[in-house]
Amino acid sequence: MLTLIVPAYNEAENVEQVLDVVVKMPDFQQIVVIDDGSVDGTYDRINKYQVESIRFDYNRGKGAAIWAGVKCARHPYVMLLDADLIGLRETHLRSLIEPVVYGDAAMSLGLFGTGRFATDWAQRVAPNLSGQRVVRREVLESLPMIEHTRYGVEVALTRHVRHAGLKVVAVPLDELTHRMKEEKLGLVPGVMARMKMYWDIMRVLIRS
Ligand SMILES: O=c1ccn([C@@H]2O[C@H](COP(=O)(O)OP(=O)(O)O)[C@@H](O)[C@H]2O)c(=O)[nH]1
Ligand SMILES: O=C(O)[C@@H](COP(=O)(O)O)O[C@H]1O[C@H](CO)[C@@H](O)[C@H](O)[C@H]1O
Repeated sequence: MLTLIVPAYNEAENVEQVLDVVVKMPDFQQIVVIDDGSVDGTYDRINKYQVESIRFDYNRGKGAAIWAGVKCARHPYVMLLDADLIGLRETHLRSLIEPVVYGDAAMSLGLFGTGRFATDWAQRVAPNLSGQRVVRREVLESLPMIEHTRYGVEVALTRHVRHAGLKVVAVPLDELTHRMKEEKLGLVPGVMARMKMYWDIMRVLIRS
């Protein structure tokens, strides 16, 4: 019924915290983890687990990683989850699954709350950026140019769903956060990566 897709780029320090939780859950009939050209040993960490793994030989961007997962998804519902979550619990994931798999929503959108001020605040200001979602697979399959969107993938997906008049349900994810770019990369490279991310998002907004 449900395929989990986890894109991961240089997440060797983080991905196990996420996979430790999801592999125990019977809710996922398929788990696909995409190593998007990492150079830090992420692929070896992924392969410690009983999951399907895909490895890109260079970094193609989050949209392309997700698309690779969608192409091999065998189930009608897909969960998208980032590889750098901190504090992930099964209850978070079940609350994302419920409105789509057992309800009438086309997509659920997970929003950090009571995790950390900076990441709670970022998602309050820009909820459409959230990487934690459950969505009908057919919606992802009909998203134009998904493999070229890089970090614009979430904005493109949210616009696509709303444009089609489909129902979206926001789900609070309490006590959950992620590692911010500045924490992973250091201040200056982190800020530069953030700017590149905003540019990917702008490109999608300009195009649509
Ligand atoms: O080129 C990229 C950039 C990011 N990611 C993955 O997409 C998710 C969200 O990216 P990131 O952590 O950079 O975003 P943030 O958590 O900082 O918002 C993470 O699992 C990344 O490993 C990816 O697969 N390819
Ligand atoms: O919340 C945000 O402002 C950005 C950046 O997060 P950080 O500043 O690195 O905590 O993160 C989100 O946006 C990306 C683009 O849509 C998504 O790919 C990430 O999954 C999401 O966490």
